[in-house]
Amino acid sequence: MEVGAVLDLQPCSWVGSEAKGRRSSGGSWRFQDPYREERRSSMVRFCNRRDNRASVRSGHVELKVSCCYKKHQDHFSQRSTETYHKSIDEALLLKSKSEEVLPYLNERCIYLVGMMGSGKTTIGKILSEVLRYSFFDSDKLVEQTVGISSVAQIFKQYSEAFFRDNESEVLKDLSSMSRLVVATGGGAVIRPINWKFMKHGISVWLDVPLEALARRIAAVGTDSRPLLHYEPGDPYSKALAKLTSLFEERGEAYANADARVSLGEMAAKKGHGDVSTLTPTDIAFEALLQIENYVMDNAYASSSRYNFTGARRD
Ligand SMILES: Nc1ncnc2c1ncn2[C@@H]1O[C@H](COP(=O)(O)OP(=O)(O)OP(=O)(O)O)[C@@H](O)[C@H]1O
Ligand SMILES: O=C(O)C1=C[C@@H](O)[C@@H](O)[C@H](O)C1
Repeated sequence: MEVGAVLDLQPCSWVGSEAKGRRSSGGSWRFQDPYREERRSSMVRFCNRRDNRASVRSGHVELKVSCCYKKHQDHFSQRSTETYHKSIDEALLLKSKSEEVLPYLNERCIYLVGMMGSGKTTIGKILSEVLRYSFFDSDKLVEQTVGISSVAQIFKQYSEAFFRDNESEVLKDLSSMSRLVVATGGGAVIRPINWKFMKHGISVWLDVPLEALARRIAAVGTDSRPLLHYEPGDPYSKALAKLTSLFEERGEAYANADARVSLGEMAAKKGHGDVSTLTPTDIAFEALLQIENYVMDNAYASSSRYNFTGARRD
């Protein structure tokens, strides 16, 4: 391996349990680690970084990881016992993969992009737990900045443009921070300036078939999703119609992401097309794999810019 690659692949030092941050210029939200207390009280502690690899194999940590899964399992409480046990294995694999990927992140933030309902929050929280990153939802930060507790209400009271301006401000503030997983708003990708901010970290597109998105959204209702709320028809059909037209406008923008997690392809690899059988743990694992591919490709690309003495070729 050439010098550039070696340098790129050096693990960064662990800098403590909270990410670095600063106040937003408006001062209306401040950086905090919303999961700090939860993590402290939770059994899910992957505290001693040096011991992690060994501890994954120990029964002691296995118990901790199973607790980790149980917490996320709440989203999908109908899981059978059989699936639960399978998922303990999945959770261990996830933990192990996160340990492999973490050193190469160099503390960079992870930005999850994707359509409404694609799982940015669900998967983002799992990733933040296993990576010991803090989790932020940019929609929530906009709500805090504006002082209105619902995106739908911000759209109604002000306008979509006003919401988008605030969203860009939030992404700008986040771009100076490290060790965050950020669930971005579904439309954050449409403004090129937002990509400039997200390029400070690693962006991951959760690419979910529109029919699956429409099913999820119809199940929870469209009240909190202003772009879907005023469409006529039954919840599934109106969600699908609007998602289809939004995706036509945005598909290319999502494809700007550094890594893509395609649920359609994941399900196809399992020999069927049913994405509803993919657990959040499966999806989080795939996200880590795709992030790993991205960072490795980058390390390789930058190593090929150096010769064996470490000098740049160009
Ligand atoms: N893998 C999955 N399988 C089934 N349902 C899921 C999955 N991931 C998330 N969901 C469900 O889909 C809905 C949307 O998920 P989530 O809030 O994580 O998406 P989001 O991308 O953050 O959405 P938004 O951008 O609209 O805030 C939730 O009800 C969640 O429980
Ligand atoms: O897809 C979109 O444009 C949006 C998605 C939500 O996350 C919110 O950011 C808002 O409802 C707009």
